Amino acid sequence: MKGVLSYLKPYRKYMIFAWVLMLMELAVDLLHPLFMVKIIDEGIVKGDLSIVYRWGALMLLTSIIAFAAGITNSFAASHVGQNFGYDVRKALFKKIQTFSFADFNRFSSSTLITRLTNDVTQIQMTIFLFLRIALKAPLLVIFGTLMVFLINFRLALVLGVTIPLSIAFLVWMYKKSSHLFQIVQSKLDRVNGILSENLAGIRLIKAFLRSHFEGSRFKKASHALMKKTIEVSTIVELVSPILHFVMNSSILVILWFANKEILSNQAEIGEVVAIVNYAMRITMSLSMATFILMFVSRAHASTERIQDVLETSVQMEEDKEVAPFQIQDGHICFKNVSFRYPGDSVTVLDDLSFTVEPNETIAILGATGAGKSSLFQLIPRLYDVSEGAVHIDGIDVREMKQEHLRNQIGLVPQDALLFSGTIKENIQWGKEDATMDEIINAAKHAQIHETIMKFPHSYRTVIGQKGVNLSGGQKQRISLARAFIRQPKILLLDDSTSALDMKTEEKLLEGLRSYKGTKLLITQKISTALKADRIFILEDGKIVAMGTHGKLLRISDLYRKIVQSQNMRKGAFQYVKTSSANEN
Ligand SMILES: Nc1ncnc2c1ncn2[C@@H]1O[C@H](COP(=O)(O)OP(=O)(O)OP(=O)(O)O)[C@@H](O)[C@H]1O
Repeated sequence: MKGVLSYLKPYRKYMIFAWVLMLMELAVDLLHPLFMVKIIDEGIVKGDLSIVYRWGALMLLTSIIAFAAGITNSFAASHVGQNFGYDVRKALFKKIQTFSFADFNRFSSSTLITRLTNDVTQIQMTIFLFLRIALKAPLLVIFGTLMVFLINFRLALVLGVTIPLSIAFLVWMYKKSSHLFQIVQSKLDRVNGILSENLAGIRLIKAFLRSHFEGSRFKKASHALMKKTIEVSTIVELVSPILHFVMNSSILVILWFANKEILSNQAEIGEVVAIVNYAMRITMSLSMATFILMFVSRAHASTERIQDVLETSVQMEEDKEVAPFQIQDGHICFKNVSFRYPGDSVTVLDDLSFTVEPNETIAILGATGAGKSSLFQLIPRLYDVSEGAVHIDGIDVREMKQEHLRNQIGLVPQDALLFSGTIKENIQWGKEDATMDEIINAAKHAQIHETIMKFPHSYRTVIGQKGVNLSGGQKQRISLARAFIRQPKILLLDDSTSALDMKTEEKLLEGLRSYKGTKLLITQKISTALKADRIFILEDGKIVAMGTHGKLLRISDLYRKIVQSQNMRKGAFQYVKTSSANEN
């Protein structure tokens, strides 16, 4: 078995069991018309009631057996389907965890959610159908036709023409709908994408009064999904009535010929009843096959989509044999580093070379889009450099195990993302086995302990999804505490104090000075940068100046301009404050 279907391997025994039960049902279906021939031709026509009772009782007994086999088959099929779905979802989730940032650029979160839920369910349902009825339908068509030929070769010729015609029609439907189902699933991705964006940004949408705009975006995507679904359903739904028409017409033709054969004593009534009965069962099976093929073609599309995720070769390979690496000093060195996002031709970082000494604090200043966050992402190797190398304690980060590297770096991203759960759990997220003392200590370093203690449930306060019930500054400080709790040798703060008031920020930065580790902080504020040992100025992906505040004032026009503009703003702010105080 290949790809996604290999996840069925552990359930082979159950599948064989289900198929055996299904074959029992099939045998009963095929035997019943023969029993009817006996009852009619040898019992009713000849007036022998004992034959009617005997074969009638056998029919009843086999029906009970088929009923029991059907129910047991359902349980087995459901067991296989559910377990298969569970295993595939687990494998998908595990695979997604290994994705690099570049892989996430390829698959949006909405498509991953659809693949993990809807696509897996499609295959799961098809597996159930396959074990329950899918094989029974074609087998009934084949063996039913064979039986008809054995009973009366001449009458069977009619079915010999119509059945291949119907099968050809089904194959056409399968080919046509298979491609359309791929499109339907991608339209579903789009609907899910808009929906998740809307749910995540509902407050912003309301604040900007964009509900109407978002509503029409959703309506458009939903409409496209409905249109494609109707298109594919039309093809599928057309098949069943056409099949019934063809097969019922062939039954009429059989009855017309049978009438002549009975009159000329070339056929018995029971034989004709049995042939009509087989023809009806074959019609039912063909129409069931339409339904099954619809599921199969949809599952085929889903299988490809899941396979796509499972077979994604993770962009960032690492040597599995690497020995554990312990950051001793926290010395960082960028050697002629250039960086482009995977699949993008724009150079975001251009030939950067610098070193950061152990325990040093570096502030990175630069306009928006200058490449500050991109620079940060290269240190814990969230992306690989395009050229050059990043070394920590003299070792290229590409030679370290990602797990070891990332475990020892505390990255506080620009967006303070929190998870639903308590404050304690959110801080502990940085270090699973952290004690309560460690949690409190980290919160104190992040200047959030006192605020937490004012909450009615202190550390047990439940945070809503993405921290909706907290202020921006509170969220930032909890996410800082989450990084501090690891006591990392390298701390990367990406504009993580922007939402704090001056006093709290000052206290936090003061606390950072005594922190044992190398600290890099991205900031837009000179007041924050002044707390660092050195300042790097990044412009269009290049470091245009670096040094202490005093040195930069001497050598960098850009730095002087930034300082001047921020002092002017401060001056204007002070003017407003003074004048309003005077007015009072
Ligand atoms: N995932 C990505 N794929 C492609 N390009 C990206 C990606 N993330 C950022 N960029 C581009 O890289 C450049 C640098 O972005 P980066 O986020 O590093 O800037 P920044 O200096 O941190 O900006 P800001 O201060 O606004 O956060 C920008 O031109 C941006 O468009």
